[in-house]
Formats: sequence, structure tokens, C-alpha cells
Amino acid sequence: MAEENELDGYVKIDRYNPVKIERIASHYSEILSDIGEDPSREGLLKTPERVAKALQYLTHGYDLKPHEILRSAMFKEEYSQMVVVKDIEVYSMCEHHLLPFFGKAHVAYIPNGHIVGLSKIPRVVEAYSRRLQVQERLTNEIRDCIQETLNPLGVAVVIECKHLCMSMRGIQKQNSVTTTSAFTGAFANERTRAEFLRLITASLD
Ligand SMILES: Nc1nc2c(ncn2[C@@H]2O[C@H](COP(=O)(O)OP(=O)(O)OP(=O)(O)O)[C@@H](O)[C@H]2O)c(=O)[nH]1
Ligand SMILES: [Zn+2]
Repeated sequence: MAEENELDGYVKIDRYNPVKIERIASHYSEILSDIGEDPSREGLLKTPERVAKALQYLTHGYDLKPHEILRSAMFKEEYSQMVVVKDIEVYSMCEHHLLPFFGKAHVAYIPNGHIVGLSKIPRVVEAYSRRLQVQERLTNEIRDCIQETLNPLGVAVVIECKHLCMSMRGIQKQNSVTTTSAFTGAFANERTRAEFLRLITASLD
């Protein structure tokens, strides 16, 4: 079982649950046979176990507690301008095909007496993206977690992703990007939302 630190909701993801690994691996051994492969050939001998570990890693967000992650680093501060963390890499798996979708998340909030340790925002993105997801729910869950924990004046989340289920199979559109967004509070205001959108499209150079 992944080992949990009760204090901050983090989980050591280098520890695998051996019982689950064995079970998942045995399912994958059958899947290999079902697709016409020979699971006993040399190159595939360790594949079921590798896939089981990869899958456990790719879904380790279920073991994380994003609200606690945020609560572990909240600081009283009178800063009341927009805080934006942009270009956060996202790697998730679509719940319909178990294929990856990946891209970037941009997150902003307007503090209301408290700020949060900056690294905790990408950690929240990780906690929700390392699960089976649809992009819309991922977007809303990140927004809700920040709103519920930090109680800021507003939260904004924009996610842009490519879905492999739309490029390497199915409709096979290689370049389509899906954008989702979710806002609360002050971001209902058109000017505030426009400032956020300007900041996430601005470049540092
Ligand atoms: N809204 C939403 N849809 C998604 C996401 N990821 C995958 N999908 C879609 O989920 C849908 C599942 O539709 P189905 O018709 O049941 O599955 P399918 O026959 O494999 O569909 P195709 O992909 O069109 O071949 C597809 O349209 C996918 O593009 C996501 O994050 N959000
Ligand atoms: Zn899909």
C-alpha cells in the first residue's frame, strides 16, 4: 500500500502495493494472450508487472488528498492581486479509453487574506490529473479544491490538452486541442477574466 503521511496528504509514490501489482499483472498477462501475443516470450516476460506498476503510478492521484496538500502551506498575507501559475504540465488518462491526454493547466486565484505555497498548485493539478478523468471534471475539481480550501475572492482554471483517443484512434485528428475553463467569484467579472487570459498568453521574453 502506498505509504501516507497523515500530516500533509502526500503519498510516497515509489512504494507499490505488491498485492495489487500481482493482480493487475495477471490481468495484463491474459490481455497479452487475447491480443494474440505470447506472454511467455522473452521480451514480454516482465511486461505485465511493468504495466501494472506504470498503471499504479498513472493513477496515484487517488491516494493523494489535494485539500490537505493546500492546507499544509497556507499563509496569512495581505496580497490582493491575482496570482497566476501557468503552463503546468498535465498528464492524465481519459476514463473512456484509458488513453493519455496531456497538455497544460493555467491556474489563478485572488487572495482573500491567505496565500498558498506556490508549488501546492501544481501538486493539486497532479492529484486530480493522476486519475481516470475527463478534462471537464479535472478542470472543475481543481477550481473547487482551491475555492473550498483557500476561500479566495476568485479562482480561474484553464486546461488545454491533446487526447490520444482522438489522435491515434477514433476520429484521428492529430492537431486538435481541447480547452476547458472554470471560474469562481471575481472571475465572473469580464475585466478580471480578460486580465487572467492576457497573463496566461503573455510570454516572459
Ligand atoms: N467530454 C469529454 N469527452 C472525452 C474526453 N476524453 C475522451 N472523450 C470522448 O468520450 C467519447 C466516448 O464516446 P463513445 O462513442 O462512447 O466512444 P467511441 O465509440 O470510442 O468514440 P470515438 O472516439 O468517437 O470513436 C468520445 O467522443 C471521446 O472523444 C474528455 O476529457 N471529455
Ligand atoms: Zn478517450
